[in-house]
Amino acid sequence: MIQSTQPIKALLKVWESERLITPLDRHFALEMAQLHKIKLHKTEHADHTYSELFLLICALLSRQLSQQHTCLPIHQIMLDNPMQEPISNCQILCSHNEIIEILAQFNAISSPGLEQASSPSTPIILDNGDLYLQRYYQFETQVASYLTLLADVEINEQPTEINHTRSTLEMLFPQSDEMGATDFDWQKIATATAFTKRLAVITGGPGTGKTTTVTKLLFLLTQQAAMTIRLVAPTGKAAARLSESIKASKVRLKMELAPFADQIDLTSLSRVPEEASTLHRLLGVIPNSPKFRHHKDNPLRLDLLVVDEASMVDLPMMHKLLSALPTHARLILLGDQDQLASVEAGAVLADICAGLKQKNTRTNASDAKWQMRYSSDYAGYLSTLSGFDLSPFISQSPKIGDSLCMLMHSHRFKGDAGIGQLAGAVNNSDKGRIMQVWQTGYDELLWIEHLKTNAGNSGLDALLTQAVEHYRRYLEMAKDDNKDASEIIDCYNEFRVLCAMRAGEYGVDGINQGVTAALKQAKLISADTEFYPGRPVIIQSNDYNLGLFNGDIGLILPDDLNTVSDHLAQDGDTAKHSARLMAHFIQADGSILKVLPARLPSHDTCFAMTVHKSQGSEFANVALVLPIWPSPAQKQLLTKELVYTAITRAKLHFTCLGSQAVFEHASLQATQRSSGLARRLWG
Ligand SMILES: Nc1ncnc2c1ncn2[C@@H]1O[C@H](COP(=O)(O)OP(=O)(O)OP(=O)(O)O)[C@@H](O)[C@H]1O
Repeated sequence: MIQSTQPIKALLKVWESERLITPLDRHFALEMAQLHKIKLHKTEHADHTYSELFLLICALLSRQLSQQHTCLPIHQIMLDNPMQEPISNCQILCSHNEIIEILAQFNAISSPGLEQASSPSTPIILDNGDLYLQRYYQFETQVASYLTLLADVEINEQPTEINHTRSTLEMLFPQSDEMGATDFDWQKIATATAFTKRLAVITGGPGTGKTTTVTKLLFLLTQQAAMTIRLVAPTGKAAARLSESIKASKVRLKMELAPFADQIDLTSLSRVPEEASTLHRLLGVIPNSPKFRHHKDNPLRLDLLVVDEASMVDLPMMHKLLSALPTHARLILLGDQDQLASVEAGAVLADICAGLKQKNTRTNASDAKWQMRYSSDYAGYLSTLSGFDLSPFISQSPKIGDSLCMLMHSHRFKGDAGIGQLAGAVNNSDKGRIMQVWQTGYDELLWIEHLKTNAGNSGLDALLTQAVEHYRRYLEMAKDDNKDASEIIDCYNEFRVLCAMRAGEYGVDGINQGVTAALKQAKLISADTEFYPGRPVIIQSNDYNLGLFNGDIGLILPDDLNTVSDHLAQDGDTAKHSARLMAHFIQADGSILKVLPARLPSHDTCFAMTVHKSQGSEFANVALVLPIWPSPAQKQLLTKELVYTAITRAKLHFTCLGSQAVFEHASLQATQRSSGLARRLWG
């Protein structure tokens, strides 16, 4: 059944030392094998082989979760070898069907729907050829059923109200001169969708008008009835950006609607909320507990919830959120399905959108197109409301299709702008187009090649010079006691170095050291002390008492001693010594949170940060650093979603330090997250 150079127990140790699995994966497997006796089967010899298989399966399942997959598809371990690495020294020799049969016999594994002695409370579940840990199986199946239930509910109006909604939509979305007779205004259709469904998922790349659309929708809804609306995002930074965008969008809407002031009640615009909070704050963090105050038995008190940057929400968090939603509430998910998936397990937004992906039948490649899929009844209703004939998009698909809307036209990146062109080419994994875009010589794009010689890397030197020039202005402002902290932070946020990797010379650690040394040499910082004016810090763990969360970024800046609050200054000598300097963090509501540096939870310098941590943020100028010679493990992490996310963080200018081979490799490799959610939603 298994061909292996040594017993699996010993092999797991080898894999751990080779970093193919983590110590946790190996311990989990050993623990499981000890806790769950393998069901005796036929002969002594078979028993031994079965325990070997069980050990192996448990280690691989745990490894899947540490790599952010939700499950372990059995067919994946039936290939050449379970690790798909040339050094793994182990092969499963039986067929796919045989192994499914064998797994079904283990006491610790059960299949839903199969009647057997072991209840579905077994620690491992085998479903449709995929193995799950019980907890993740529950998360996935419950998220699927919550979403399906929400998508099923249509909020139908009386015929008289339909006419009113239709005419308000026409005022909100007047036909633009640029639109041809056969064009669709997907923002208008998305608004009509979210107006008539309990669940709406509005996706699109940067600047496609997600916030504009949701602001118009909230205006439409607040005209009808008073409702409690909450806006949230997964991180503080993303929540602050959502607040800003909604505010700006309301100002634009007020101007756009001014000509209709006699037909429409503009005062309800003030009822559209502007303040956004984090998901954690909404759900109510309980210090030192993984549980939240709000859950199924203590639901949130709201009528409508808008979740921005939904691609960052992982499966367990989505489960917590959906469980806490009151039964009558509407849910709107906003996000970019092409961005990096969540840091933890799952790719919920991508799975929700998966059914709209049309494979390119000519190339069968990943340059997939998206196509809306409506049920016949709903397409008719939506056509009446929006005024667009949606019959070309009718399809025999599950109800979830009715809740989805994709915005594909970016109003931020004009069609011929370099950043938009590069982002599109990378997103489509279009190798030829990527080369063409780089060779066009757009003003907004700069390529720096790694040129490593014995004397150093001149490419890296060029990047560090760019970093010094960009950071110069805010660092000079930081030395001025009279400058406003928000102004300095805004200036710091105009540029950021993003790294694909954490460790190594070209990872966050190495680049932060390089930038710090270069800034010191340019006499912009005096990094002799740990905390110096202008040092940017990124928080690495949550501190609920201080209100600081993993990923929050602040600046160490001089502070007026009088403003240091007593409870912060009582920490003895260390605190007093550094009281002139405080870490300043902009909060979601625009206020500044000040914390004594000595009180900061674990943190790092943040001249450079990972692309992952940059999700939900935007900078005028971005420089991406790719590794020069990535290891096989690093190569797996270099994906088109990572490069696309980095490019789309830039508003004005994008630089890449890399080599053509590595950029191409990353742009052609799509993230694969094993999950059964798309199948459960779309069948
Ligand atoms: N239909 C439209 N016509 C013209 N400009 C538009 C339209 N929709 C949005 N815009 C403009 O495009 C810009 C981006 O819009 P918006 O912030 O709504 O996009 P977004 O998808 O939320 O962006 P992001 O994902 O970056 O947050 C804004 O300046 C907005 O005024």
